[in-house]
Amino acid sequence: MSTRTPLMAGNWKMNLNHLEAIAHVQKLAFALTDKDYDAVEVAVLVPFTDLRSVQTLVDGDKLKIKYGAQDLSAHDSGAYTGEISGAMLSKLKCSYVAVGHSERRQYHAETDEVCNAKVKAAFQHGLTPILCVGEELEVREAGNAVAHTLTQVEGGLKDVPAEQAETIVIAYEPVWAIGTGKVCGAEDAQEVCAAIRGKLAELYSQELADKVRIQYGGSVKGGNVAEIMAQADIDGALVGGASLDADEFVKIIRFRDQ
Ligand SMILES: O=C(CO)COP(=O)(O)O
Repeated sequence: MSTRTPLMAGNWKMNLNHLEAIAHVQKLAFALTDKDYDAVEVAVLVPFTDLRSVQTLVDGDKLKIKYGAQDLSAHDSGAYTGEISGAMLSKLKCSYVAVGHSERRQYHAETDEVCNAKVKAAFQHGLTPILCVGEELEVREAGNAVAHTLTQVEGGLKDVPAEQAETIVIAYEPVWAIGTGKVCGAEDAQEVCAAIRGKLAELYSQELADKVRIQYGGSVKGGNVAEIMAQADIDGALVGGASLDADEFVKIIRFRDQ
């Protein structure tokens, strides 16, 4: 039996302003019980402009919901207009930060080298990176989904020491399944997630690989989460669209009841 606590994280993407963020987190907090938090870790990855509001709410009401950002700068400070540093996120008591989401790779040309620098910056500031990896449709159709994804894992973790790597979260998000309603078959997702764990064992050790949480992301909903979570190497979900609906996200968190 795996001792990994499932992590259900909502990636809000560029949705919900700071007022809407408060209402949404309050709704989640109202629905979730200690039983939920005992079974699953719950996190929301929110726009930068929402972080202070979410922090105030979580601190003030002692909520057990974790929160974090969707990106960070690879740099610590300086002349990087528009960027947000890991130090700034950690000052806001963020727990998590997504790194290398496919939308960052696609629209902001983030390479594995950039993702690697961001993973290191996150660790340096005490944040847990959620390293996002996954193939485009052409790559899957060419039969290269596993090889492509493992290259991203290896690139993202280059020169990251074991004591940091053992706390990373990896999110396998096949690009063609994101926001499309096309969920990756649970067995196909398991195949890639098992290969990711195998790569971690090769890069570090089996013991380390067994500790790392690997999420699946891509059109996860209340109706398909149970099948995904039944896979041996899938330890949670990174949820986009469905996390914007508090009732649906609660269903995902309660995947055992679905
Ligand atoms: O990109 C995702 C989460 O990071 C997945 O998005 P959807 O759940 O909307 O497909």
